[in-house]
Amino acid sequence: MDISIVGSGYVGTTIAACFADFGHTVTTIDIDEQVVDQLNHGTAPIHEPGLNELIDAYGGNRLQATTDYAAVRDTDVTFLALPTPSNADGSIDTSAIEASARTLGEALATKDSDHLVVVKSTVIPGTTEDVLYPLLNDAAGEETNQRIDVAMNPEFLSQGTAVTDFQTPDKVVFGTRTDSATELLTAVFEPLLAESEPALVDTGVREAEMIKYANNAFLATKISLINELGNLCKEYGVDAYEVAAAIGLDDRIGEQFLRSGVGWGGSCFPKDTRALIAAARDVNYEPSLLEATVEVNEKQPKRLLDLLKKHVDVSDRRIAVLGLAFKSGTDDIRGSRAKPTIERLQEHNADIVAYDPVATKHMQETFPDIDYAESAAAALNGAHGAVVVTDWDEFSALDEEFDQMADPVVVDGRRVITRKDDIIYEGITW
Ligand SMILES: NC(=O)c1ccc[n+]([C@@H]2O[C@H](COP(=O)([O-])OP(=O)(O)OC[C@H]3O[C@@H](n4cnc5c(N)ncnc54)[C@H](O)[C@@H]3O)[C@@H](O)[C@H]2O)c1
Ligand SMILES: O=c1ccn([C@@H]2O[C@H](COP(=O)(O)OP(=O)(O)O[C@H]3O[C@H](CO)[C@@H](O)[C@H](O)[C@H]3O)[C@@H](O)[C@H]2O)c(=O)[nH]1
Repeated sequence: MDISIVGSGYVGTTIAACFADFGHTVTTIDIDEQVVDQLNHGTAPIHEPGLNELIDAYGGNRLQATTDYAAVRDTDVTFLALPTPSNADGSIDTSAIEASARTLGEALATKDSDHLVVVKSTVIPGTTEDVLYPLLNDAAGEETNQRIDVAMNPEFLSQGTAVTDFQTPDKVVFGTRTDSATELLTAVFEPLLAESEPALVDTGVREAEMIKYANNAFLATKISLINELGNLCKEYGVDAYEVAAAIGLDDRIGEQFLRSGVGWGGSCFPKDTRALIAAARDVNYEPSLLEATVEVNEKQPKRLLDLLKKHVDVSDRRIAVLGLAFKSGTDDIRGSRAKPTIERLQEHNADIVAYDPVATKHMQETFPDIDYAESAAAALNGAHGAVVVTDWDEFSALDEEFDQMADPVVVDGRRVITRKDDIIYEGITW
């Protein structure tokens, strides 16, 4: 099948590579010429395990990239994997996806056969049918010989494991208005459905849009709840991880997403919880639990710092921040808990030295005035305290490096440090 994908970020590039791997012919469209060049030369524009190998195999042959929307005319279906960032009030900014729908509609005006546009981006219920569908068809014009249909196919991959998550999902959701859209999506996903046999949810467009938000809101709330319980555990001298391991044995609770710590970040949970809160207010519903979910999350970096300040006066002291990415396995710093942690340290005049194996370059743009070390060992050398913000595996191997600290105070926000002897070690919830 011939597939086009608009937007070549974390979602667009991953699905492009995996669709090519299924045997489909894929054309990606992006406004960023550098991204287009990279893809055509077989290089992934983002850091994701396993992605470079796929792009290397298919980029420039079965997977072609372009900036020209005209390419969609030679395809059967177009996926929109465009950003839907937050407006100041938390609602989603649909400008990129709307602009793209207009250009796409114009490009499709001269196509002779019907076309399906599938929204992969996370959008509030009603966006696909009430906003994008009319935009596409208006832009295509009344003279057109074909009909543009829309569908919604939310994406549940996580960064750091994007390729394997996409290839082996728990579920695939088709939100459609017509049987022909469902049939076309089934054909696109046929290799994946046959190989990994995920649950297939065949539903309406608005339901599909809401399933995506509900999924993320549930997971973010689960983490905030374990963080709240974890904070309480700490006050009572109880290890939150022992408690989490036990409650996770209850199938109704489940063992995943019970790692308490410095909180959730990323490009999705912060944006999507705020978007759902804004959408609730739009219909005069007060989303108290979602607001509490966000509030608990915002408190965790302060708790991390309070634990550090219990042992060290951070003012004018060298403090190491270990980890800048919002989670391990990615160079993405969007929504990273390292940002509020660094801001708080700055408010207390700490002399900050940060380290991350892959995300330093991005953080330098946000915080150009702090020091960055080449290794965790270099960051710890001479430091009066250290906070751990990202769960990188390499931090578990740190040992003698702590002996080089001026004061060996370590506050772990992710439960990754294994060395406990001869240092002052505090876990945020244990
Ligand atoms: N990142 C994730 O893990 C993830 C997972 C599931 C769903 N989502 C959702 O998927 C959507 C995309 O997220 P992402 O993280 O892949 O975004 P991203 O920011 O990584 O990538 C977006 C890409 O779109 C391009 N672009 C912007 N405007 C364009 C236009 N008008 N025409 C063509 N290209 C354009 C940008 O240059 C960029 O390459 C969002 O709605 C997000 O909420 C993201
Ligand atoms: O037990 C846990 C699990 C995660 N986190 C944190 O939560 C954030 C998000 O982690 P994760 O969900 O693994 O990564 P994302 O790439 O943000 O993926 C989420 O957001 C994506 C975008 O919508 C969805 O597609 C995924 O299903 C959803 O898991 C990170 O800061 C993690 O450190 C915790 O603090 N404790």
